[in-house]
Amino acid sequence: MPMPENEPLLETRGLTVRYGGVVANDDVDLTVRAGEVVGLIGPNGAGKTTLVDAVTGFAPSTGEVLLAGRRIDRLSPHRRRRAGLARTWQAGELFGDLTVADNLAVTTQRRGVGGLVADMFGRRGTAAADPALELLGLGDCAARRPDELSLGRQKLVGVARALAGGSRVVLLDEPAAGLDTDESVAFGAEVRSMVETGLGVLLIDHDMNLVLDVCDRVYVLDFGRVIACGPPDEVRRDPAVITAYLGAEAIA
Ligand SMILES: Nc1ncnc2c1ncn2[C@@H]1O[C@H](COP(=O)(O)OP(=O)(O)OP(=O)(O)O)[C@@H](O)[C@H]1O
Repeated sequence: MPMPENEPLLETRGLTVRYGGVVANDDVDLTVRAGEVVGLIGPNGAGKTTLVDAVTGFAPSTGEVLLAGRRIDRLSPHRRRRAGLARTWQAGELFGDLTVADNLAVTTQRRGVGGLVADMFGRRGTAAADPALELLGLGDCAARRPDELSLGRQKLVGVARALAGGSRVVLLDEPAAGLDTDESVAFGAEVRSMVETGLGVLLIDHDMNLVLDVCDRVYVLDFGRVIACGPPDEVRRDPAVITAYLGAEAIA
């Protein structure tokens, strides 16, 4: 469970995204606290990926996005990343010809003169990547290539890559796609233990068991609006959610 004294790490206030006539996110208020795994579910086209895009700066939005209390909604995606907000992508393939450590290092390379100096002294990226690997139980995989690992561990490398460089909040967009039940359970356990260190996670997935088992709280989107929010057991029984999304038989 999240530590009750913890301040919100990520907040959206009135977040709205319009694509032409489509309101893909409609006045969304959402909070992720340190130590918390928060789920985001909803039918296809409900606006889940749009919310991740808007929070991370890849979709134009109105409203506010705050990271640890500081407005970041006018920052570029790159600056939001450097401020400690990271994401995974639905098609988040790893670089197959790089080691796991180098897959993390390429995301933490410094740019400009600082990066050049770091390159010259051989301290680029990799050193910062190691804690994320350890955190996700991948310490023994650093020198291996992704295709030498199980799919479940490859997915965890994708999460570690998002965390590399000191991220505080990570938005996981369908991170368990393609995993079987056992792998999904193991993945969820790693995500849970990861937030014990004080990180915050927003988890989007179609695997309802993963979301409802792993998350402290769940938001449900429908047509871009939040129609329910609460602990998994409440959301599971919410009539609006059943009507909009889950279907009575799916949660029986
Ligand atoms: N770049 C875009 N341009 C125009 N419309 C878009 C764009 N991206 C998303 N949309 C529309 O915004 C709405 C929300 O889409 P979004 O992909 O965020 O939903 P989702 O909940 O992530 O769906 P899924 O579960 O299928 O991934 C949909 O109506 C979609 O067609």
